[in-house]
Amino acid sequence: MYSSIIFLERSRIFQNNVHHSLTFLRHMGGGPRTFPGGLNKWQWKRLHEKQAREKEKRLLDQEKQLYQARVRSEIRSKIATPDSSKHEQNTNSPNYKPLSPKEHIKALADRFMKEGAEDLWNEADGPIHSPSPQEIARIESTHNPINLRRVVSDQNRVASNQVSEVSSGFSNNQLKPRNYSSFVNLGNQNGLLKARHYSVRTSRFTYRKNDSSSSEDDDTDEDEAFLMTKRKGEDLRGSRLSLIGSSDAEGSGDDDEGKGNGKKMMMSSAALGKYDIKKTKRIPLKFLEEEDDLSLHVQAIRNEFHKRRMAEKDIGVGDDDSILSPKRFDECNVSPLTIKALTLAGYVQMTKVQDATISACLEGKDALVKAKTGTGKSAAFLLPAIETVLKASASNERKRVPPICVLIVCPTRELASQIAAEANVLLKYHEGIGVQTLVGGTRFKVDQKRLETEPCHIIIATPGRLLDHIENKSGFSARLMGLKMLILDEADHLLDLGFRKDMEKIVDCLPRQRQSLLFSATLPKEVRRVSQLVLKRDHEYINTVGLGPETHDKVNQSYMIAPHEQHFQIVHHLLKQHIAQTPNYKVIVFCTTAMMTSLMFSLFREMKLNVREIHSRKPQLYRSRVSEEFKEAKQLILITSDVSARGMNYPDVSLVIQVGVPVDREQYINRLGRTGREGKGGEGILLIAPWEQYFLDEVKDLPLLESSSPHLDPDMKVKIEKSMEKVDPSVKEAAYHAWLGYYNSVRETGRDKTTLVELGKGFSNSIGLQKVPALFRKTALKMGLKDIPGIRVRK
Ligand SMILES: Nc1ncnc2c1ncn2[C@@H]1O[C@H](COP(=O)(O)OP(=O)(O)OP(=O)(O)O)[C@@H](O)[C@H]1O
Repeated sequence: MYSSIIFLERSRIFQNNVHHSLTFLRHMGGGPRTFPGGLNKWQWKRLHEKQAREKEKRLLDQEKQLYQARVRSEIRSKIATPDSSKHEQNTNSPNYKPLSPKEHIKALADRFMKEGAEDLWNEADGPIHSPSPQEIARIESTHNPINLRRVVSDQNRVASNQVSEVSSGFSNNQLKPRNYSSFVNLGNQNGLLKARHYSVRTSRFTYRKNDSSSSEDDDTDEDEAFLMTKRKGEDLRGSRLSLIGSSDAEGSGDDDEGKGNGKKMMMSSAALGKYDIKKTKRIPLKFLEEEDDLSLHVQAIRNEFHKRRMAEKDIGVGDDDSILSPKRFDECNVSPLTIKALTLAGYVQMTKVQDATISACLEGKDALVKAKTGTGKSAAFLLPAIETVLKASASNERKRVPPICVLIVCPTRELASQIAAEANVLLKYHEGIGVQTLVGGTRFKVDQKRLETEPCHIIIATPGRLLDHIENKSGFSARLMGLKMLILDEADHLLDLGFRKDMEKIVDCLPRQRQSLLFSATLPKEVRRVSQLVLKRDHEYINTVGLGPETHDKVNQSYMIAPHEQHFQIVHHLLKQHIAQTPNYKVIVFCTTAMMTSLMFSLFREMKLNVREIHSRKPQLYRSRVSEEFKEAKQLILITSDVSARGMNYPDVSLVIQVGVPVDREQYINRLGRTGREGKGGEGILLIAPWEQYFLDEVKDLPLLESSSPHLDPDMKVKIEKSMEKVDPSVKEAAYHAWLGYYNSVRETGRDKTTLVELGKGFSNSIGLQKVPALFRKTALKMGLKDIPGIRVRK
């Protein structure tokens, strides 16, 4: 059908051209030697050529205008029409295939039979892109339509200011855009072309021309008028192209709309053929050229549309407390087997972050996603990951060793296991898709054997072990060459200085043709910048946190300031109090380092509290066992270091206590995020020493309330001291070293070494050490503490 349209079109233009050429030759041959206006034959020839060029340009301009009008009316009608089902049906139909920019430009080039017609369609016209049904639905859901009229009139104001310098004879209103009513999609044959009916309303233009006192209210009314026109346009389905207004008569003769799309294209051309005359009647061309109104308007609408989308993503979908979106999983484009697994796992509705990201991820775009802790980011990236595997598996069926399709990198071993477990839940009904983890603390050889013998489409890895495999096993690197998707969970942490080098090396070994998704609850500015290492330039930034705090409203946050030596007793007091008030208590206490964690655990175990510990100094098997236990547990206290700060999904944690300053604001937020998950309530307490107060500045925008230090029972103080005496001295010494190392590395405290060593001495005393433990010479040198008074160096 498309080729027959082009053929008819070409033959029509060919006939015209032949006719023109013959006339011209007649003129050049035996015709008169002088031409009207006293022009000689060359001047006459050049005049004709110029006119022909101008006409072609006008035709193309007109085509552009109609196209832009279609985009505008499509956006306009979809924004404001609550009943969009007709459009949805069209665009969702299996035959629906919008013209790509290239196809559209080629169609134009063909139409005008002119090589290089693409050049006339310049960059400023932007990509030819109609909003997808998802975009339209998203806009509708805001109930806050863009005031297109205002955008256009704002744009006009700018344009008219420019034009008024050229012409004082035209008012601003004359430069307001003509209203173009909606197009009607008549379906699509062979998926190549959609015949469209355009209805161009010029009467409104005339009205505005006369009404110099148009107001914002007027604008709104006009939007409604547009909608009505749109509906009319739909009712006119199948009617001929008509230019309503002064000059639609030229379309006559093409009113045989029932004869198929090819005929309609002819009609459209015929109508356009005369359009330059009509346009001249309404606005002199020279002003049109200076004004270039439609492209400016369309650009302005696009900009506004884009801004709204971004703002919408910023505030999240809706602003109520619930983390769930109204959209269900079965409404998004994922495999029915995955939906079945989701239903079995109790996931029916998407969370807001899932709603905001899944469609973009499924479209194959790179994305940087920021969403609060515990709002379902894992499923938001796992679902697109599974779809990617399904798509790739079809083409990899015959390969002996199938490539690894998806690589998920996360900072801790526990998190890798947790993501793998969730992936397996979602893959329950997808047989043959393998998920493997590559994490430290396990035997390298075991990993290797597993990789060779078991299916592995998705790898979930921590950076160190992953790099080991990449650098030491060429077979592994080769399998990564088929990678389709890279996901970084806790992306800000992975791109932080600690991991960045490893991440750079890893990314260097991955194919460039891949989709990359970065997820995090916190994204400091510098990390956003570094994210360019991984993401394509045109990636989507999806922020469901918005401009408010990155923490949950339902989590009460407070801070307490007390001397270091009181910290153990205060934590004990807080735990006891919480246990008394919360029958199903589940508490996480974060300490600054692994050895501090070990010390606090040892002390509270001595004091018969129901405690467990997780930190990097524990064997992996132990860590995994405790992690699983804490997931299932009620009435348990987990003393931990930052290995549990990010991503770990321990359900129903009722209280998070942070003892000592966290490394940064992001770590504070992520630690706090272990409570108040899935939209539930929770409580967070930060306990710091007076000299750690500088940290409060970093979190001053978060709703942290000061809480006074509790009254401490002197008897309890004695009990704690007694329990502390029973703790292994080596644990205490290691805790002191770790304490010194940690605060030495904190920028704010590490600068003044003398004060730091003084404070360290106080800490050493508070944990019952008679003498400040000595440092290895090498360590003291490295820390810059060797000659600081109060530091003991081992002989
Ligand atoms: N659509 C859903 N419906 C119900 N529960 C869900 C849904 N999506 C995720 N969850 C649950 O929400 C909890 C938190 O999910 P997840 O661990 O993915 O959060 P997160 O945003 O990655 O958190 P963090 O920032 O701490 O890593 C999990 O228990 C998960 O099972």
